[in-house]
Amino acid sequence: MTRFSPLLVVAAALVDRDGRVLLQQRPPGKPMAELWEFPGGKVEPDETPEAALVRELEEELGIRTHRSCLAPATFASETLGDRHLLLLLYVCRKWEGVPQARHATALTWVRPAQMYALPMPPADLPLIGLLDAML
Ligand SMILES: Nc1nc2c([nH]c(=O)n2[C@H]2C[C@H](O)[C@@H](COP(=O)(O)OP(=O)(O)OP(=O)(O)O)O2)c(=O)[nH]1
Repeated sequence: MTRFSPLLVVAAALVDRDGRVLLQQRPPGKPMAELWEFPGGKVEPDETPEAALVRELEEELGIRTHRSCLAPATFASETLGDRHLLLLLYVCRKWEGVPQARHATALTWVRPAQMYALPMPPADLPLIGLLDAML
């Protein structure tokens, strides 16, 4: 029997005071290059999801937050090539620092309804309506 070994990814909807959410553009050369995604990344084998997200937000954007500021919001489940992606999405409204595109090509702040007009990974599409209803 084949063991189910999903790709566990954590991501954040960083929400500003106006209810806008930060998206970043994946750089050239990476899978799904140029699509707009929530900042985050893979959970390492020895990490909790929340520790992974705090680490990714520091690495990718140079911002600092704490796991107590990460509210579990929803998830995505999508086959990606030969892996199955489980993406845990957290809402974060409190962090220190100004987000900078350290890994991404660009950053943008958008309202959830504006996300429909942006190319995003297929796993993210079902998350847009949920964020729209939630924020
Ligand atoms: N961060 C993020 N990843 C997403 C989203 N939607 C989606 O399908 N993914 C996928 C793309 C990748 O297959 C995977 C995240 O892996 P990644 O390669 O970006 O993560 P990483 O930062 O750990 O990168 P690396 O060390 O492998 O370079 O999840 C999203 O909204 N945010």
